[in-house]
Amino acid sequence: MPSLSEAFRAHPVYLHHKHSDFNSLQQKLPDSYAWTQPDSHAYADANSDNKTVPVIDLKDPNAANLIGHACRRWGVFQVVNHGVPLTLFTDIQRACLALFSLPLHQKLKAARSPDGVSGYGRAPISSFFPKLMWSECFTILDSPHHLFLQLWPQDHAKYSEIVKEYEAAMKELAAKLMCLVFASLGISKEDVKWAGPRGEFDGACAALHWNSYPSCPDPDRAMGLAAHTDSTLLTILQQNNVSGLQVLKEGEGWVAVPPLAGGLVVNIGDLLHILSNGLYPSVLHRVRVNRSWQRFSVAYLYGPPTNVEVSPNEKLVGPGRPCLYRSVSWKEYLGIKAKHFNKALSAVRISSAINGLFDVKEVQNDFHVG
Ligand SMILES: O=C(O)CCC(=O)C(=O)O
Ligand SMILES: [Fe+2]
Repeated sequence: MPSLSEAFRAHPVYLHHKHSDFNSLQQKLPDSYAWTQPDSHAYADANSDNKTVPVIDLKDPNAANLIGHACRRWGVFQVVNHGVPLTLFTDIQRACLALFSLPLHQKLKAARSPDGVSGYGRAPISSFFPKLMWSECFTILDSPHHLFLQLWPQDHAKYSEIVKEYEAAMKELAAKLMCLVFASLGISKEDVKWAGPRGEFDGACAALHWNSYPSCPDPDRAMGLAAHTDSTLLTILQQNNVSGLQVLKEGEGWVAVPPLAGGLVVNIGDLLHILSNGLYPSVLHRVRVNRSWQRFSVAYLYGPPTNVEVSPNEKLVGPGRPCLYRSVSWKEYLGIKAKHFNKALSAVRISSAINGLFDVKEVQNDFHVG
């Protein structure tokens, strides 16, 4: 089976933008970062329950049903009582702060090459947009050892250990979430071969994005991370106490996902949307920035073994519900995503009778280039 980094490398998205030192851009937003924004999707008024991203207690005996409800209506939810030790959150946030606080020339020692997949650089989705995003991203696939050695010649082992522990905890949590998601769909572990006999999902692949969104002199015209869906089964996100993440809720507009102490954000990705035969939306999300605070987030991007074919589960296909997608492996889908970006799901769709899928074309136009 190709590793996830081999799968990514097979479909490089070339990033030729120069790196920026955000410390030197604190006076005025350069034109290359200015997005004009007739915000066609209104902001939802946050004072109502149906406009608040659900928070689910994983110890609740009813968790699978609650997750099913949240996935159907939102494609995103937050979890508490998830069993991940909170010291890991502190450790990974400290590591983010340490990395992004390094001088630019030091960070560039671990730069992602234009056709590469691991290391420091701009958000990997940058190549799809003509304007620059107000963020930095450090991508980890495989072991970060050689990158950390460049960044922290003395302390690299300490940071590698944090990543190892964080990834192990996320892998375990992701398997637990997958079992709950399957239960919510009426699918059993036996229906999905790679789940393994105890639902341990051992062959899963994953990547980490460490994201930094520096404070910004003109936040209304800047974009931290443009609207996108993840190509994953699901993504587990840990954010510091600075808000900025927003999700698009059908019929409501952009809704903030506020930081929740000790909580984790879980969003459905394109592959789970396919597996659920369109029942669970792959949620569009973006990140806005602010004038005063730096935001950090760590996204665990989780998917199947790269060569396993993902297709709508047969229990979710029937007379009233045609099969909406052809089967696709994560490796192949990464290639489709690299080519079609937010239209990748349409590229594997075999039926147009779909409910609950946002019109991504409309969203891409949300921020016109000024
Ligand atoms: O920073 C965030 O909240 C979102 C990050 C994200 O969407 C990603 O890394 O794919
Ligand atoms: Fe994302």
